[in-house]
Amino acid sequence: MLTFALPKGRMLQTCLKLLEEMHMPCKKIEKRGRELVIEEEQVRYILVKPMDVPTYVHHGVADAAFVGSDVIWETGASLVEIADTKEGLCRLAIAGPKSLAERFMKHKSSLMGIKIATKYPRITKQYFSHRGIQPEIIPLKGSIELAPILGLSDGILDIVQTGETLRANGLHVLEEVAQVSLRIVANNKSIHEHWDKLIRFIEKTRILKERKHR
Ligand SMILES: Nc1ncnc2c1ncn2[C@@H]1O[C@H](COP(=O)(O)OP(=O)(O)OP(=O)(O)O)[C@@H](O)[C@H]1O
Ligand SMILES: O=P(O)(O)OC[C@H]1O[C@H](OP(=O)(O)OP(=O)(O)O)[C@H](O)[C@@H]1O
Repeated sequence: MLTFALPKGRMLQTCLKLLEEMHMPCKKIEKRGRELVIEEEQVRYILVKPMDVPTYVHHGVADAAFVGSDVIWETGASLVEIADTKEGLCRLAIAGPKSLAERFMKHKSSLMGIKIATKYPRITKQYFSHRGIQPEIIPLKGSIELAPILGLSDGILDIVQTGETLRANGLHVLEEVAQVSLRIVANNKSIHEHWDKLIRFIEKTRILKERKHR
């Protein structure tokens, strides 16, 4: 039995579309109620919060999973990336009001002690420390754009997709940190034990074909 972790939330529909493309059984998930474990044919699906996906794969509870590259980076879990689905495209960026843009253009010493609100404390710390800056990180769980508006932080590090949330709140992208997409990951043990199954599923998609042609 192969156990596949799926992120609940905004990426779930995309994952179901990909499962269909991979000819994986997924009719029961579409019709599910509140259950978090769903077994179909030879596959067990578990539905977990996006940020928790790497934990399940890393500990071997799930053999493989769909997960955003932002989450892989933030959790720092050691996972094997099998494929880039090229779905769930967005970017991680530093954003803030115009006044912060001016500070970014000056010498880096003007950014010392900068306050950054984020759902991604690890990425924020790493990104700034590469520039020799130690930010004060304000960890938040959502509505990140509120923080600089209310003076809780100078800027934010967050996901930008359409840019609509930034525009609506008078904020601007100051620096792009990384492109983000939905990846298929597995752990080392499962790669060895289930490679035949995993590769059979993945070969059926355009995903691996695209990688070969790159
Ligand atoms: N516009 C977007 N905003 C946020 N995440 C996006 C966006 N587009 C794609 N994603 C991907 O979706 C993942 C987040 O999904 P979702 O918002 O369901 O989870 P969440 O962080 O747990 O949020 P919530 O606390 O609202 O449930 C991100 O990690 C990222 O990979
Ligand atoms: O560029 P956009 O298309 O506007 O998308 C980006 C916004 O979407 C996400 O927030 P979400 O809707 O998940 O709300 P939350 O921060 O309150 O969880 C993200 O944190 C940004 O705020």
